[in-house]
Amino acid sequence: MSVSDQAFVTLATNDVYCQGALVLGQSLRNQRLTRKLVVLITPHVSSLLRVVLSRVFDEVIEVNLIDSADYIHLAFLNRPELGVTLTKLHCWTLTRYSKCVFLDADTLVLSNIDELFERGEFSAAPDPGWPDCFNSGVFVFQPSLETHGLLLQHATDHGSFDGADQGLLNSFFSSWSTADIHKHLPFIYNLSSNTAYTYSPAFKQFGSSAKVVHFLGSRKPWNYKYNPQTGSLLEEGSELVTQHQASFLKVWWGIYHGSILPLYESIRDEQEHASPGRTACLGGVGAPCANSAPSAEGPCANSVPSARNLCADSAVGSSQAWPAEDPSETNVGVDETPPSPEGGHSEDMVGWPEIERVMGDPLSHRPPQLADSTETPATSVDLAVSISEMSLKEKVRELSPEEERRKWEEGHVDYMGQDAFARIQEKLDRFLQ
Ligand SMILES: O=c1ccn([C@@H]2O[C@H](COP(=O)(O)OP(=O)(O)O[C@H]3O[C@H](CO)[C@@H](O)[C@H](O)[C@H]3O)[C@@H](O)[C@H]2O)c(=O)[nH]1
Ligand SMILES: [Mn+2]
Repeated sequence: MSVSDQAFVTLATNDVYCQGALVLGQSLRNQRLTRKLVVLITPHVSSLLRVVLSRVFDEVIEVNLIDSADYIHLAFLNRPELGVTLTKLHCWTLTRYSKCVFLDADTLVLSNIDELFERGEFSAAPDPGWPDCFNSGVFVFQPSLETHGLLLQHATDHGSFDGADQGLLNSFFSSWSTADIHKHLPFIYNLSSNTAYTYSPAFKQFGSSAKVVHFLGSRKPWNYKYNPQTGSLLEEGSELVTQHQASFLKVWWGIYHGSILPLYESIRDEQEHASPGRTACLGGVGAPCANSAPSAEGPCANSVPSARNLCADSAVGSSQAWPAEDPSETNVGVDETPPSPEGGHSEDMVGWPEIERVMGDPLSHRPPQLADSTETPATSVDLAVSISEMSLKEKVRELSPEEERRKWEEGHVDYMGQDAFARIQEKLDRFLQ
């Protein structure tokens, strides 16, 4: 067993969860990383985020939501919410690794956790809500196509009692709670940030040994606002944020501000140097690799220097796809930003150009507007930065009727949203009236 064939793995199906994956990856790097870092993404992730991810992760691997076989597609047609779940199961296909630790993108590593590789499949920590079940945010597994197939088969045959991966994995690895205590990871490997305080004496006793914090639940770190000057959260002291939560959230934002934001900046700088005439298009950062075969060295030679290591990073494996995008088609562009109004002020939420003016910062770019690739419906992320407030906002881009129609025709159906049966019925009713 060698260390190089082991990896930490996470998943991000959109640009928003990518922000979590980036902080997680960086938090692992900050703790004497000895294993490979792998992130699974889906086609919805924008080309800019792919580049940023490739600076933190050793491998950025694209997997599809539902592409394995039709029987799965059919079985899941009525249960589209399981799409993301299926994607997590794809981690079992990473057979170039002999053992891996999966971590949700909303987890944060506080100290070295290499000892987890001494555990076998399937090891996980108890779920705080129902401790006879494990929480599927952190687990040790052994990649295997056979297990992957069995998991998908199990999903098809039995579905999942919670409609997602945790229910499915608990019913598949059903002996977890009784068979082998070594497979019970201590709670410090998956400490849920929002439930820690419900047993506060225990938190007081053991909380400081927490190794992995999990921001489980609907409110994620990127939904809070952070003051980069004071290192505090803007909601601190409110009922919603306990002291424990606040301390973990600050670590998350500290990494985001200190390490992830500078990555965006340096990618822009590199792009600007590489092709001064074309800096406007952030979406083009990943483009030079788009037309190259994943393993081919040649085409990368033509690419901008910043993209070269991107190609190198993504040179392993055939599952990695860089969607060919015409940079001119992306809707992310510096030029599109209206110039920041003269005379607005420092304490307000302001965009990137504003920081430059206020702080004399050499940055010459707008805040990253992390749009989805042209392929997708969906979410993009707006990062707003001022000297006293940073926040990430999720945006759903409305499609034009033509775009919607094109997506239908191409078979991209948004079963959950726009094309949900209820919405279609509404349209029919309106039409028939
Ligand atoms: O739109 C999404 C949603 C989820 N994820 C990934 O899937 C993980 C699980 O989703 P999350 O929002 O973190 O779920 P939790 O709030 O943690 O909820 C619980 O329930 C989930 C569904 O069973 C399990 O996956 C979690 O591990 C478990 O902690 C995320 O961390 C990401 O890695 C995406 O990439 N995109
Ligand atoms: Mn989670």
